[in-house]
Amino acid sequence: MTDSSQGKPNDITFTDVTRTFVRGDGQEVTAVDGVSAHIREGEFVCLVGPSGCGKTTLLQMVSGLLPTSGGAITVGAKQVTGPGPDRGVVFQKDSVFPWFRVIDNVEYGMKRRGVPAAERRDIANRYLELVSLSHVARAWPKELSGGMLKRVAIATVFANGSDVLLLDEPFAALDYVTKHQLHDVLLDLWRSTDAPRRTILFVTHDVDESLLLADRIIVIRDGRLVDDIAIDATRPRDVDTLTRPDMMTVKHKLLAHLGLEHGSRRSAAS
Ligand SMILES: Nc1ncnc2c1ncn2[C@@H]1O[C@H](COP(=O)(O)OP(=O)(O)OP(=O)(O)O)[C@@H](O)[C@H]1O
Repeated sequence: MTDSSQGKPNDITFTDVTRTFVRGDGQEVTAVDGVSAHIREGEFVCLVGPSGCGKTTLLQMVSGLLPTSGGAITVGAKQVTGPGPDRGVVFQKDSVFPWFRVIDNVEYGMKRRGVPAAERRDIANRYLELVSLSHVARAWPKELSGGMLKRVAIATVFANGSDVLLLDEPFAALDYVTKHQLHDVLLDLWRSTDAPRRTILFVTHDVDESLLLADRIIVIRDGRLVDDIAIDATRPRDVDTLTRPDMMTVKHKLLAHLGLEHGSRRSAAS
């Protein structure tokens, strides 16, 4: 993607974006409803909201895998009309090809783009080292743990050189410790690798995860953008950061958006 005076290579603009589906029973559902937002170059933005609020639909439209029903999404100066190498995606499941060795997975996107063999091998080795997986470069994915597979997926998406990284609950299935280790891996790569910094859109249900990772948290409810919260806490953040009064305030706000505000369960039960 080329630079232009209208947009930086890796900022994202949503302009009145809408997506409707027609369900099997013929009923129309509005999954995303008039979302407008600007994600700046290099920002780490978490999309948070209750199940079914439209987070994945929004991410898929940025990836170009799903067209919008209305409005527009631009990445840099270019309107999204389909998938492209400027956007890399990691899903919760199956981000690694089981029939390729680890190193061949990391190289795959570069190979498709015609990066010469020696260069792509160097890049793949560099990213495998950064995620502490050099020792399993020649292994098959089935020989790796779930956390290691996520490291491969992260190394792959960074090695591909995409300006924008779209991560859809990538760590949701992992245990607490592995999840926290992968936060560090992801943040280290995001902060330390090539300039300009990648722009990250990260979907999560996990309020603490969003507070630990994000520069900014966008809250979606019923397909609409209902809150947009800047997280100013300095990095690196850890569990103690989450106990700061300003972070607790944001946490309660997010929990309220998720329908878990004080007393809600008691009143729902009565
Ligand atoms: N292909 C589809 N056909 C019909 N309805 C769909 C389709 N994809 C999504 N939906 C509906 O759109 C709405 C938003 O779904 P989406 O998967 O984007 O939500 P989400 O916030 O990512 O949910 P979760 O957090 O549970 O993954 C839901 O009501 C869902 O049923």
